[in-house]
Amino acid sequence: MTSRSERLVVVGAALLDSGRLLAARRSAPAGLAGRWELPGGKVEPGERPEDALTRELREELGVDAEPVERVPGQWPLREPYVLWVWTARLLPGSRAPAPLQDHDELRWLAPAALWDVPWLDQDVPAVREVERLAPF
Ligand SMILES: Nc1nc2c([nH]c(=O)n2[C@H]2C[C@H](O)[C@@H](COP(=O)(O)OP(=O)(O)OP(=O)(O)O)O2)c(=O)[nH]1
Repeated sequence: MTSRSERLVVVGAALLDSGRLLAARRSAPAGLAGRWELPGGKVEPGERPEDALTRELREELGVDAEPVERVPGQWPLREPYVLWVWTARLLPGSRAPAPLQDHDELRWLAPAALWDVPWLDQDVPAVREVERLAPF
């Protein structure tokens, strides 16, 4: 992969704990606010996507977490970005997630409740793929 294409990747975490998936409600920008997503963000130049995931979870949620496995697939976002998703878990001793940045509400969803929140349209196929892993 070239460094240019790496810059286009947005990593999203399917953070799993006690059989539930963490969903995060965006607080900004206006076009996305109120819809739910997998926490994460843009991979920085030269950064490994897995490292970006760990960094974003620390910045946005205040947690210590690690990626576990890549969820197969990639999903187009607003041009030119593409969403890659990993399952992730909290490390022992991590704080509980808090909506520190970009989000105003967090919710742990059991598999039966995965569709109780209005996901961003572009996240729906990714969440469907995560659903295939259930029970988590
Ligand atoms: N984190 C995340 N972003 C998503 C998802 N779905 C989706 O369309 N996006 C969009 C929202 C943003 O336009 C972009 C990611 O930007 P971000 O604001 O989370 O990234 P970032 O933390 O690196 O922030 P910045 O550099 O733009 O300040 O991708 C998703 O599931 N997770």
